[in-house]
Amino acid sequence: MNHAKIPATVVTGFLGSGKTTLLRHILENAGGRRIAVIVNEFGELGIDGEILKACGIGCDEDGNEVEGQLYELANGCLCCTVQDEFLPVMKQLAARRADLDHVLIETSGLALPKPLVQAFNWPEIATVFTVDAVVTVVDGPATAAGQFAEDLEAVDAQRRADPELDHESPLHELFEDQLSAADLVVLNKTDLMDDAQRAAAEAVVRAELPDSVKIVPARSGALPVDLLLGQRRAAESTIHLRDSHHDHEEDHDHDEFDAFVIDLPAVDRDRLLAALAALVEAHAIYRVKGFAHVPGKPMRLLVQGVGARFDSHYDRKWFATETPATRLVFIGDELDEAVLRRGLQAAIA
Ligand SMILES: Nc1nc2c(ncn2[C@@H]2O[C@H](COP(=O)(O)OP(=O)(O)OP(=O)(O)O)[C@@H](O)[C@H]2O)c(=O)[nH]1
Repeated sequence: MNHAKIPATVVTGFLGSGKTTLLRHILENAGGRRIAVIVNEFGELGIDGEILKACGIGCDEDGNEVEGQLYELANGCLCCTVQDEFLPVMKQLAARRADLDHVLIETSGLALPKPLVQAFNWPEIATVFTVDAVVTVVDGPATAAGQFAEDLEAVDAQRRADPELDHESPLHELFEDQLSAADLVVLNKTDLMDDAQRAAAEAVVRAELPDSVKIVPARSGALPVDLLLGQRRAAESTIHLRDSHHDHEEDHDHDEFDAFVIDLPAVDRDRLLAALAALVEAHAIYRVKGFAHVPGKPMRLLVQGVGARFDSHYDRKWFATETPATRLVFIGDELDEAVLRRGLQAAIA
């Protein structure tokens, strides 16, 4: 019997940086490894799980669930629900250890990786699993454009006046926390950067990291799987040495961000994309993702928005058991659901 610990890789990074895309790349190139996947999302819709299922992960081609492959922890932030959500799944996986070679965990884009990695020191988990590495995926173009810059102007006056409070913007704090926990950083979306932008993004990231942590550029997370899954860092044993803005808090403050789902009837694709572009222009929307029902199309339209950039394509047929519908998750800062809903009316077919 093999008693070696099973490696787990924690994939973290801000909303839309490319975590699910990287997971997909790993799973499609797993080379026979038996990998269990845990995905966690902020917001009540399991879109990442849906995307992976459309690639045959966690379900068969008719949409029936394949047990034990994909665990979705939606509706929360894994770092704040470690005990209630994460531990039970890890116990289930521990019971199946003979069938597993690796565990792949995608945190939500708003999660702090440190509490999750620390949970690997709990006795029930520590004897079975080890954290091979924390892989932090960074959106290269957004970083080069200064989206995660420390921006004191953006911090309100009360925050600045109160010496007890951190004086950094919530986005910058998250960026720092996700990087300080990293064993490996993937500088993603190289196809959207020229050399100068890439150098600028790399310099911003490097400033947050010790020299020992490598930054590897990638397009769609397409890096050798042996590199991504073979770091052997046992990160749980050194995580206490890595700085975090939230070490002394019970929770980090999700009130800084709003997330909700908007349901719509069938929509016109072009009008939907135009309406979304207008909303992103006018509001602090960081992420939009979901599926749309376009009349006359047998397939669902996958809609992905990161900042002002939108991708959409038909990813699979609606199953006979599903009623085609349009459901979109919005995540951002100070969003008013009613206003966004009104802005989407023009998209209704
Ligand atoms: N051009 C380009 N697009 C990318 C790349 N990697 C990912 N994307 C796109 O970026 C969008 C977000 O990618 P995801 O993999 O869903 O990002 P994520 O980090 O899992 O997002 P959240 O789970 O919402 O935090 C999708 O439209 C991807 O197709 C890349 O290297 N280049």
